[in-house]
Amino acid sequence: MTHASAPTSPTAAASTPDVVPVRRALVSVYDKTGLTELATALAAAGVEIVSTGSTAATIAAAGVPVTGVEQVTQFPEMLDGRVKTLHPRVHAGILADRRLPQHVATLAEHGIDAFDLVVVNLYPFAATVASGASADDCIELIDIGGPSMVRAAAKNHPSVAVVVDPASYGDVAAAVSRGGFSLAQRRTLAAAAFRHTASYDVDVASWMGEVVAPEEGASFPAWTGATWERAAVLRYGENPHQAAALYVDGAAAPGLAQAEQLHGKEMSFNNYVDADAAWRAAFDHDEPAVAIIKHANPCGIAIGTDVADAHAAAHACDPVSAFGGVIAANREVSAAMAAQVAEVFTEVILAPSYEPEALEILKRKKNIRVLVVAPPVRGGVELRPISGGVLLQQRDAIDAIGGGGGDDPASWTLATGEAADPATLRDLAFAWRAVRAVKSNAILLASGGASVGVGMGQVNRVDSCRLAVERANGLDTTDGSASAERARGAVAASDAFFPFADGAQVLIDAGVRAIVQPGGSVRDAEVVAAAEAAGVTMYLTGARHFAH
Ligand SMILES: NC(=O)c1ncn([C@@H]2O[C@H](COP(=O)(O)O)[C@@H](O)[C@H]2O)c1NC=O
Repeated sequence: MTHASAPTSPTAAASTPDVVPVRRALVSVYDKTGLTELATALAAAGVEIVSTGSTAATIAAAGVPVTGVEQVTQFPEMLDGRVKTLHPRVHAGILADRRLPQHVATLAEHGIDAFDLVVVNLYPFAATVASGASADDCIELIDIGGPSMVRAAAKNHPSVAVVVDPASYGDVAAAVSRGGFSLAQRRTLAAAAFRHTASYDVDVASWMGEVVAPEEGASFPAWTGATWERAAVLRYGENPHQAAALYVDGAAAPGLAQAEQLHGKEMSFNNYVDADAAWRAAFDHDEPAVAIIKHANPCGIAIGTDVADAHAAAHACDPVSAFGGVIAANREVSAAMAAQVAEVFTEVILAPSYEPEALEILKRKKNIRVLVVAPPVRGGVELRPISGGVLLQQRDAIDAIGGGGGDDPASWTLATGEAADPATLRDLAFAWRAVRAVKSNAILLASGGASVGVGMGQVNRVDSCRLAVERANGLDTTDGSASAERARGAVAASDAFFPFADGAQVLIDAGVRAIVQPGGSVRDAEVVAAAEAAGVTMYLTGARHFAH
């Protein structure tokens, strides 16, 4: 197959000038921030400014000479501003490759003056959508002329400089006063310009697919896009031989990637992964809650009357593993909690805020990273890359997703045993929420609003049960030696049903007094019978909480 009309480059022999002097600029901006200062600087350097409607009016009002674009095109702005700059006198002036004599001759033949600088920022489409404006109003804010000029100037960066960000106006003034932009600067500006129009088009395409033309019956769009900007180059990735960087999604609600770091060394790749798990775990609870995470799993998680109380209980679950952990609190960190945290080597602490005294205490520890993070958005969609693609799913938050069963014990079914008293039911409800922060197969034993044993990430459920019991019983929380027997009298939560009675039996034999699990196994009757035989209360939630 041939592509007969694909243009070939006529520039093979042309050399690209390094500095291109700026004699004529096209300025068309929605956001007028810094415009007057920019225009003043351009005019002072003898640059002719051509400009559109209200941009020209703003420049003129500042007493700076400006030529209206309609004088250039000899056409009035028309169709409510849909056509202002879309004209050969504008676009040939931007696109002529000044390295080529034939392009220069063509401009001369048609009496068109070239532009050396294009300054454009676009209609605020995403902000208009976010404001809840009508579809017609959103459509009107899809900028057409702006991206056309930006792309044209970016393509023609050997001859033209393009600026899309008011934050760069200072650099423009400096470059113009030095005689023009260097080729390296023009290339950098062009790359930024294409990023700008690309992310603008992702916003438009997403909205078109999801709002204007959604596919009937489809719960996920036919196409999805996002753009990420590099926020930090990390020291290394999961291991020292892997390079890594942090990117932020400018369109997403602020989260961990936008955290404010108040203290400590730079975050590592693994710090981010663990902090994300900690954040999700802590904010799955309505009461003051603290999660201590190691390798993306909680080694302690608790609720309490306040965060100090919750932290003490979470730490007591597994003080050995808590060493070097990542701690998240779902409330402001108090001085009392900070004092406790300062006693233990901790990689990262994250919270919505810190009491000033708490911050002082934490800042005395050289190695701890202290982050302020906005509370997570409940619900929404999460992405998981796989080779060659990406999986999308609704985030696991049964209360946010809705639909029967789940977090509220009132919706559970008592499968066997006596109905739990209020304190036991509170523990079961806590354990049920906490277990979904544990990687599958997950078993979490709890007592008094705190985990006392966690079995995580095993490839069969019976091993997770054994691990949870071992963790609960194998540690004395005061000296770390003798058996603490904490499984006896605790409650247990299982993130998914017991496929056989064996796992439940391990918990029952260890003395748990109540178990909450989804139910739904073909062998539910055997599992319930094992609990019944031991007089253990068992609730079925009807919902599963795998976390892989
Ligand atoms: N239609 C056009 O020819 C056109 N040319 C430039 N614009 C945009 O109009 C805005 C500036 O207009 P004004 O100077 O009137 O405020 C800029 O955001 C620019 O991207 C246009 N507007 C929309 O497409």
